[in-house]
Amino acid sequence: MKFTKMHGCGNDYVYVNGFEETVQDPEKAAVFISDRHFGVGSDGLIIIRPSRTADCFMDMYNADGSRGKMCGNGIRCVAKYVYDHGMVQKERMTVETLSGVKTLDLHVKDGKVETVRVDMGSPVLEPEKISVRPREADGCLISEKKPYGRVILDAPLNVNGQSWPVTCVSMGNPHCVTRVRDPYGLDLPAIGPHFEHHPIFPEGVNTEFIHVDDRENVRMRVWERGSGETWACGTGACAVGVACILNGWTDRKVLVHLRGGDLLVEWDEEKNTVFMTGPAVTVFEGEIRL
Ligand SMILES: N[C@H](CCC[C@H](N)C(=O)O)C(=O)O
Repeated sequence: MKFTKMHGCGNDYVYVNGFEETVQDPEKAAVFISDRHFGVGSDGLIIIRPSRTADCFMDMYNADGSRGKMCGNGIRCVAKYVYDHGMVQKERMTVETLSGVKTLDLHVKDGKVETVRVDMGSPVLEPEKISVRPREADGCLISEKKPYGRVILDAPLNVNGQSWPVTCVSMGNPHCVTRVRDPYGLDLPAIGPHFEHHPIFPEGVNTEFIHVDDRENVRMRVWERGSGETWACGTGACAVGVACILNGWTDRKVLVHLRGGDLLVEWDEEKNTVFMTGPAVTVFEGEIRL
């Protein structure tokens, strides 16, 4: 099977051209390929498939083989892949995902895509719509915030015997944003799984540990469901932007600094849509026997 290794801010996936290749068992292939010791090494597998409603379809799998609905860093690389390979020759294109069709604007230099601006759609905040089941015992309270409705906003959540202030946002996949003193001082492999498998998130959750530097800059680390700590998470950066704006910590345009690079997040008030801009990079191409 031919593949291309690509990354967006160090969030790396193995990309397969599903217009040409057949992947028999994508879940199993994702586990093998993602292994950094016995496989190619990546945060997961993304198969680019034909779509009936958009220019192509992004079929995304985490490193543990679970299927993801949306991937902010992945979708920029998908756009770069189909543009650079001459499969879709448009600087504005659409990509179908399991959480809807997204529109992307490509910034091209010398015939190759360098950065992409993605319309990530509207954030969803109501707990019942994003599979968050808070119980009184967890101490996590739902509040009303005009004009946003019911939200979990900087509410204390008990995780592994400690109280963490959390804001819950879905960007097509579920996120839990928590503001901490020093994200880089945390033992993420120890604490991350307790968020991921917390009973208030029956479908698991991606968790962002953030520090607000000023009204335009936020630092974050992320623990992704199904993949562990990754160097960046595009949907996560968008969730962080939304959480910071909702809590009044930043302005509506935020530069999110992740381990592997920066993403610009803008929450357009009029259209209620989140725009994410960032790089897409090809690392190498190869062939592997499954
Ligand atoms: N890294 C991705 C998100 C993967 C999400 C996945 N871990 C899940 O929701 O199961 C991003 O750039 O948005």
